[in-house]
Amino acid sequence: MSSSPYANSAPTNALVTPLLTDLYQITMAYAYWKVGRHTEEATFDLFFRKNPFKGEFTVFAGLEEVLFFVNAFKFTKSDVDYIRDVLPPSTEPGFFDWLLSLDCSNVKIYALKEGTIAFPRIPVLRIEGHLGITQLLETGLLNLLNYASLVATNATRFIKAAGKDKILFEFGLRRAQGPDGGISASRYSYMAGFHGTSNVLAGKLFGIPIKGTHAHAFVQAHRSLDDVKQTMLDGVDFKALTLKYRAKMQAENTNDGELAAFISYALAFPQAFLALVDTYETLSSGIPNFLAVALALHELGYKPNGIRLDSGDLAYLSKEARRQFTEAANTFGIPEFAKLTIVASNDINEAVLNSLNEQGHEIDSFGIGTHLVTCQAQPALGMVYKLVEISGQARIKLSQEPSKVTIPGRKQAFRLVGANGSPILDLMMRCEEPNPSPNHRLLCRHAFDEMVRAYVTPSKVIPLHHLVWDGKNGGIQMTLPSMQEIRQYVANQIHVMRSDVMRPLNATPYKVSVSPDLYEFMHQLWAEEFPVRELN
Ligand SMILES: Nc1ncnc2c1ncn2[C@@H]1O[C@H](COP(=O)(O)OP(=O)(O)OP(=O)(O)O)[C@@H](O)[C@H]1O
Ligand SMILES: O=P(O)(O)OC[C@H]1O[C@H](OP(=O)(O)OP(=O)(O)O)[C@H](O)[C@@H]1O
Ligand SMILES: O=C(O)c1cccnc1
Ligand SMILES: [Mg+2]
Repeated sequence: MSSSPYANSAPTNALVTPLLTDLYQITMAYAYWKVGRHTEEATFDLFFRKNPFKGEFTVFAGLEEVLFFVNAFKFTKSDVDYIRDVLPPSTEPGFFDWLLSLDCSNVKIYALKEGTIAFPRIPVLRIEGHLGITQLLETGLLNLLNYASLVATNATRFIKAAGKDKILFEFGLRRAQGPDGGISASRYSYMAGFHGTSNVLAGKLFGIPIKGTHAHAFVQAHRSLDDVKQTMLDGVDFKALTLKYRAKMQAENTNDGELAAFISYALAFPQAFLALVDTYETLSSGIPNFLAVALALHELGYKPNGIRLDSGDLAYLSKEARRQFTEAANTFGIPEFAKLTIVASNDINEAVLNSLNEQGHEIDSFGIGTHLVTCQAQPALGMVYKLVEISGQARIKLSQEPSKVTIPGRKQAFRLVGANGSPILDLMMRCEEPNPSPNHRLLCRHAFDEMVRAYVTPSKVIPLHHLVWDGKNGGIQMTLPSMQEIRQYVANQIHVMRSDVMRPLNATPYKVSVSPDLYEFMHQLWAEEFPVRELN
């Protein structure tokens, strides 16, 4: 394994260790070990049954962290000492020696590429290896993938709702579910297409552009114009210049403390001046104060950036702001002032974005926190981990509800693409079956509904599962894509997916099918395992 460039790669979050698991994984592992079954070959599928947010797609995210988790998977002596303490005294000592020796060298993982638009029941991961270790991986894998995929999906929905050419920043760290929730939200929303984050650590760790404005506290901290202690910019008295423009605009009644704050901020960042204008009164104070400073900056050759609105009717205020900008552009003969940036924030969710679009607005950019990072619309994605084969024998999990029946055996999946370049459906097949090839007609069946089936002649066949981890053969089996590559991959797929599948409300379900061979195989096993009742 030492030849891999990822030989020493470990999860970003140091809490992600073999002990970050549920107790039952360890008790099951002991029970397997005790009867010598821990080295039997097992296959697990990791998948979800339902797309989140009442939508019909999911963005698969978190794979890189999964690979680092698997790569670094090793119980420490102190982990094992702890497990020894909490398991019953009758636990045989050999189990602890086995735990100490355990790693993922006997494991293989097949996965969707990170960023793949994924659909229910298609395994996002297929995990193969000894039963003991593959069982022990369950909780960690689910933990790393569930939230990552949920928040990435959420982010794509916000981007869609904001509309074309809007710039979206993730501002949620302060409201996130702890440090990992915050970091993951920044990372995976950028992966899904956000343009940046306010989260500085996420910027450092993942190369995400970091962005920010300033807070209300900064405005409140300035009580009067006297709070600007140093007023010179490029040898000019900047405060006096700003006051000259305020007078020219006949806006002398604006809040002086607010103006002082804007002057201070402009002195600190003359090249990137953006002001939060809603602390006192947006239209009669915040925006005129901003414009006075912006005009002074312009006179000195700087290009002011714009404003942020953080309360009130964002549609109305943005239009009024644009009107004042345009008026200033005309009055002072500076056409580019009409295009000053308007950022909006304040509890923005998909519904607010849709409503703003309906009303018409002049917002260029959104700062989105709480609803994005907490996934308030749906706080969890129900990915599951199910055993599908043991010692070469396929296993099935039955349920009263057909959609919860697992699809047994080792399977691979393909995306069948139509002549127009848009995916038609995903097809699951048994691994033993030959891969489908382009321009050959295939029968594709619904997994549970006998009458639902269709012939498909794909123009292109995209294999969805790739060997990403082979513990016996160097570990990580790929050059991990960069964040930019994954972002581009997400964008490309969104572009080619049918729009009725991607629409936010009442979308058309994308078809996930099984081959006739897999259908027969599954239903035969179902019949074998399901007892025939005696009715008297
Ligand atoms: N034009 C609009 N259409 C639809 N929703 C809007 C519009 N403008 C703002 N919103 C949303 O309405 C909500 C307003 O929140 P809230 O009632 O807390 O008002 P506020 O402006 O923050 O008030 P306050 O100034 O008292 O803090 C936010 O979720 C905001 O995103
Ligand atoms: O509303 P969200 O979508 O969660 O976006 C983040 C919010 O966090 C900030 O508010 P906060 O009141 O914490 O600080 P502020 O003084 O900078 O407004 C910011 O002004 C946004 O309103
Ligand atoms: O930079 C901002 O404006 C910002 C950052 C985090 C949260 N709210 C606002
Ligand atoms: Mg706020």
